[in-house]
Amino acid sequence: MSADPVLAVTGLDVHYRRRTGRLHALKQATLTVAAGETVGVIGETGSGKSTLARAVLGLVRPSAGRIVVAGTDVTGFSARRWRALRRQGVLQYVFQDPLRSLDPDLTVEESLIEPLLIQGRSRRESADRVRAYLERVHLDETLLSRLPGELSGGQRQRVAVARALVTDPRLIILDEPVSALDAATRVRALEFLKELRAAGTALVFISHDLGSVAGLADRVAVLYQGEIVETAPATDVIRSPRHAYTRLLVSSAPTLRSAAANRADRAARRQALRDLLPA
Ligand SMILES: Nc1ncnc2c1ncn2[C@@H]1O[C@H](COP(=O)(O)OP(=O)(O)OP(=O)(O)O)[C@@H](O)[C@H]1O
Repeated sequence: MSADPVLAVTGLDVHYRRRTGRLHALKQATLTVAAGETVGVIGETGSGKSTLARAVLGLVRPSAGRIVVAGTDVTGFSARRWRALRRQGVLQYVFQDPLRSLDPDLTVEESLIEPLLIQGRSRRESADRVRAYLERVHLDETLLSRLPGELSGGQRQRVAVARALVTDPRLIILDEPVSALDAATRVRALEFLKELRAAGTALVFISHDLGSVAGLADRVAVLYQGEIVETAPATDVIRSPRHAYTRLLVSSAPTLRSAAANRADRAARRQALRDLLPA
């Protein structure tokens, strides 16, 4: 594993132009992700989570700050250079329900080969690599000709894992991979994340729900009104949240704490709410 971070975001500002004026959606955001590390970015709706992800993926242009991906300063990249970087497969993006990210009209083989062809590999090399990956995720080659609709939930999950990993990305960004899902799908999505994590790829996942990231993340970054107000190991954020907003998040996710702490939680929640409200 390299000692260099796979992602270093420093002092990032993003503004959106709106009819009603400019919106300062991300304010001096700083976040570092080490190789193989799993970082959860949490915050309520509109706090700037997707904006941070979009900036890291080159989909919105920051007005200030610096973004370094796997040692390359991408801050001033043109659209063409971003496309070339995405083609290298260093960065992968999984949007919402990871198990539905497979195109229903593509066979398993086509789904897995596509990112490799985009990387510029030959058909032959891509096909060989897909077979090697199938072994890694314990999927049988006979599944290659099937459509996603012809797979079990568990098989779909493993195909989605293989598709995310097949280009050997250094960093995968996942937008709300678990929180929007029903209970059964959520269990599978969590397994999906665990498998990605076990493969040693750095993960950044975005969630509005601290409960769904706490058990998976090495560190948690808390976004509040466009600012990262706290970044700490997940256990520290839960046991001793420093920012009033984080205290509110922790106390609104009672499953994170013991039942005995519930009453104290309610009191902490009331206090955290008071701290956040203008005097
Ligand atoms: N393209 C855009 N143009 C103008 N404003 C935008 C645009 N995209 C997002 N915003 C605004 O920027 C702020 C941050 O939005 P963002 O999508 O990053 O939040 P989020 O934390 O991901 O929210 P959610 O959990 O609801 O997806 C919000 O106030 C949103 O309305």
